[in-house]
Amino acid sequence: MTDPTRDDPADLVIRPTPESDAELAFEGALRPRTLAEFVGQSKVRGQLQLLLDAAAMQSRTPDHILLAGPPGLGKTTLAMIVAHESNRPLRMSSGPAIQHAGDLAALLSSLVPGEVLFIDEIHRMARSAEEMLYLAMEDFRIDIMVGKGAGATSIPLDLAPFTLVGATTRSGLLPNPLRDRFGFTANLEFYDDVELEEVLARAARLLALDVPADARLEIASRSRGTPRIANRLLRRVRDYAIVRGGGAGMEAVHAALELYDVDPIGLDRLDRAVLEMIVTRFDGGPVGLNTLAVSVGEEAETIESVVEPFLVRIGMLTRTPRGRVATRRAWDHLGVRRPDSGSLFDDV
Ligand SMILES: Nc1ncnc2c1ncn2[C@@H]1O[C@H](COP(=O)(O)OP(=O)(O)OP(=O)(O)O)[C@@H](O)[C@H]1O
Repeated sequence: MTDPTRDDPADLVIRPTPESDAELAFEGALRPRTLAEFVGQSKVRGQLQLLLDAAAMQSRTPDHILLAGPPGLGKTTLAMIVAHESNRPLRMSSGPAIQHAGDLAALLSSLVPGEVLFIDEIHRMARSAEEMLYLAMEDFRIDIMVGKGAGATSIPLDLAPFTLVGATTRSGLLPNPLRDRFGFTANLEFYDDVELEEVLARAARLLALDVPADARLEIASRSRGTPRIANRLLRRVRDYAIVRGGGAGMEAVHAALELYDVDPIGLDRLDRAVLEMIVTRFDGGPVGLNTLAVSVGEEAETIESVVEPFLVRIGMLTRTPRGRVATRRAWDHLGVRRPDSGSLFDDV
């Protein structure tokens, strides 16, 4: 059996699976507690601040909030900040844990007035629970079905007012009636290098680790636009500095990241496996998502929500109606020559 807490290069691949206790403790220690401490996403921060201030001035629960974006950009952190800034208790759950309407009914009926309910991966909740949630979000009420068949009756149950914070990596999978019931949707964007450098400066300060600015910027530029990855890479650099000595400078950054297979632009093993598969096995594409997922031995959802958004953002991959296509930049990055005549790829 593998030890989930060991440090492994696979650690650096962000997947929608439970993190190890060590990762969670590390993340928890670095999590910003207030909107002011939260780096970047300035538009979303301003919008959230207004929403929270308006609710506080009117002494009511803040509107329901949907946070959408790839993993590791700060959705859980923002949910915690919403509770902290509005001085309300926080209850955390997730879509996969709500597989029946009864699971949701139990959760909703136990909320205290004003509580913030965070449902991570809300797109993975059972359909029957989704329907119950519509009414709960709108009227703070649910209908509980009692009995079966012709004798079944529904008993209305009033709920304490609450604020739902839903997080999703796949907002397109949410049914419109659910999406429409959120008062505000925040679409989180990948962070730029300067913002990530700030995330790292804060983390290094909290860890009492001396990382010079050029080394922080180098880690930032290899973090796939994602604070969680920036913090994890910092952890690897810290390990390297502790074991090898010589501080956490540029040399340690280069050596540690090479050791863990993080390439100069931050692509990890899975990113490269996907690109290499498209380029070498499928002549650059187009290739369908499911075929691609099977070929690299990964879940289609992981490819779609974790790998692709970043590759698309940096212009290495395009999604076409016929499938995924590697761009000229991807071929160049992998150092593979493209077939030149009659190429499918001339326009990408
Ligand atoms: N804007 C930010 N400023 C500073 N640190 C951040 C920021 N966003 C995220 N982080 C750090 O990155 C880590 C991951 O953030 P978080 O768990 O909130 O991401 P997430 O979007 O909820 O990811 P997932 O969807 O995988 O749960 C946290 O430890 C947090 O400290």
